[in-house]
Amino acid sequence: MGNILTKIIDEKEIEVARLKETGLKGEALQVTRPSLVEQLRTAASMSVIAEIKRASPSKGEINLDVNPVEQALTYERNGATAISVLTDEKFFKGRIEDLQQVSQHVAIPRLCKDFMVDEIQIDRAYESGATVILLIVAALSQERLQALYTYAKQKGLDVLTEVHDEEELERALAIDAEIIGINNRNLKTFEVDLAVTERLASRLDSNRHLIISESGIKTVADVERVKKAGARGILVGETLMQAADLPETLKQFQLTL
Ligand SMILES: O=C(O)c1ccccc1NCC(=O)[C@H](O)[C@H](O)COP(=O)(O)O
Repeated sequence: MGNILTKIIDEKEIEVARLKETGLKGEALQVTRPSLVEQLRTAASMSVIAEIKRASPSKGEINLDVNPVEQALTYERNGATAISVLTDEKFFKGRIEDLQQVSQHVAIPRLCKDFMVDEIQIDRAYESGATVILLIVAALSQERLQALYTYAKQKGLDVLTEVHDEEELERALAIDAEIIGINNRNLKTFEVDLAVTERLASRLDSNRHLIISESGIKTVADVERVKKAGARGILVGETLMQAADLPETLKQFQLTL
């Protein structure tokens, strides 16, 4: 595991211990819970999973003053398929309350974008209105990956299983992951290369697996490139958080498939 990911996961173990001590509310938000899988399978255009991202380890501050609900509503009104909410506080300056608020205002799927190592985080994501969780293959043993995947599916959540190389892709296929996120960002070096999507997607059957290209998407040409590689969706943070004309950028990214 790379440096920053190791640091983040160490921090998550502490967070999980704290969560277990304080416990959860025990009641889930009463919100609609649409299926991301269904939306991805039936979409005629590139699905955009639009992210609420205040800051990141690689970029520092991105948009600290964002109002998550306003941002999510702008995403939804301009055709985003789903909203990704970064809920990690220490490294991304997010918060679980962002997800709770966004979930109460938008009807499209919500991804709880965090570093899951324990079932209690999945329970908290569900209570907070998430319909999708992220599992990062590089952060989990195969046994934990399988256990968390099964647990989330049993709760009715969709799972975005994230990979960055061939070995991780094999591990995602071994758990029969349906939505595969190919992260173009190397979490050890922060280098971003869309060729990662091209390389890994070429090993997948894009009719069977729902491929999402994650990170570093800045232009329509980038979207064209990952679409050609077989992606049905893109996960975009920084570009949308800093767009001069957000509605226009978002619409331009929804290329016909
Ligand atoms: O973005 C980072 O610096 C980062 C560092 C360590 C672990 C994860 C990280 N990012 C999480 C993501 O997956 C991205 O937020 C997401 O793919 C959107 O990326 P971008 O469009 O490049 O903001």
